[in-house]
Amino acid sequence: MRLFVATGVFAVQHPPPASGSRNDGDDDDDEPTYMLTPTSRLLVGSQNNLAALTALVTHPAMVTPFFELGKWLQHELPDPCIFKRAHGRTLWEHASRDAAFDALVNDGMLSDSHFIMDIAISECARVFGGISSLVDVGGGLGAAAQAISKAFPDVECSVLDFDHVVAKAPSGTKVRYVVGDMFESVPPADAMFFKLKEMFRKENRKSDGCNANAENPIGGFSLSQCCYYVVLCQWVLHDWGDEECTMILKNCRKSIPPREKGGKVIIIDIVVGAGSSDFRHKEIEALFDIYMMVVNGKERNEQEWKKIFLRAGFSDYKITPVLGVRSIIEVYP
Ligand SMILES: C[S@@+](CC[C@H](N)C(=O)[O-])C[C@H]1O[C@@H](n2cnc3c(N)ncnc32)[C@H](O)[C@@H]1O
Repeated sequence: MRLFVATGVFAVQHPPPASGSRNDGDDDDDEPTYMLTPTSRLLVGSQNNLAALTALVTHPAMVTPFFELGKWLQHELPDPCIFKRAHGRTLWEHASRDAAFDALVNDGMLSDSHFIMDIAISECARVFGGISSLVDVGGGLGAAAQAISKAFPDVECSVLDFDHVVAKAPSGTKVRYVVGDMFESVPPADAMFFKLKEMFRKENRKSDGCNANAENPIGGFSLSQCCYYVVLCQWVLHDWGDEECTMILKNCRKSIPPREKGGKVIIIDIVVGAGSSDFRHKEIEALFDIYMMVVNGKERNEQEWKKIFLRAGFSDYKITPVLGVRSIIEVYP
């Protein structure tokens, strides 16, 4: 357990370690540089610290289910969710009924998202460039949406989550919070697009209204580039089994236009086997898989992801393994 917490929580480090640090020496120079652990990441007050995430993963409610793991592995038990066996309800049911635990979950996720989104945006800006509107599904308190909104002020960002989470969302930001259930529907990410198109029709009548020019850029992108309707699923799908992921992704697909009109789903999650072949990387993937198994989810390799993308009606995907053990997956209708 101690090993898991140590490796699982501190799986990503940014900026890359200075030369002479513990990661030097045996790694391929070309491998991604995000690896284990500066303890400063635990210190409250240090920028983007992971103290809140550490408090979550070491909380007794999260640790207790692991005591069932041995039994669970030896016998086929009726309920596959070990967290539910230990607490009588799933992680999300538990969070909805216990305000203190809910705060722990939301703050933990917030700290992780602040941390990872800075890296995602700086390492992979092209994934977010040109987007006109985005819905962050299961977005929690909205750290990912806020980071995107700050880096790309023209993107209209919304967060979809349960009412008890949205009730605690920060006010006074540009991000819109929507109460809903991702198993029922995902709101379409298109409001901003129509607003922009209308604006261009008025301001740029000389052209066909579909191309920005030097005087009329939108966030540095032409309107034809700026028509991406995007759904983001950050650190969400690995909480769920294949059937549930397929349902969520089907709802995401319904809320976006076809690929040629800029529709895509951006998933930030682990792709087992993508990225570094360093043994520490493999170890973290395996440990996360066990952790997710305890709360009823799993980590997936490329083939397992592909299977659920195809089942949910998507036709293509692109994996960019830039976030330590996590990858950015763009999935196209
Ligand atoms: C692991 S957290 C990830 C939060 C956020 N994406 C992040 O990375 O910080 C999963 C989120 O999904 C939300 N969630 C779980 N089931 C949901 C559902 N059926 N509909 C909407 N949100 C849900 C939870 O409330 C929680 O905020």
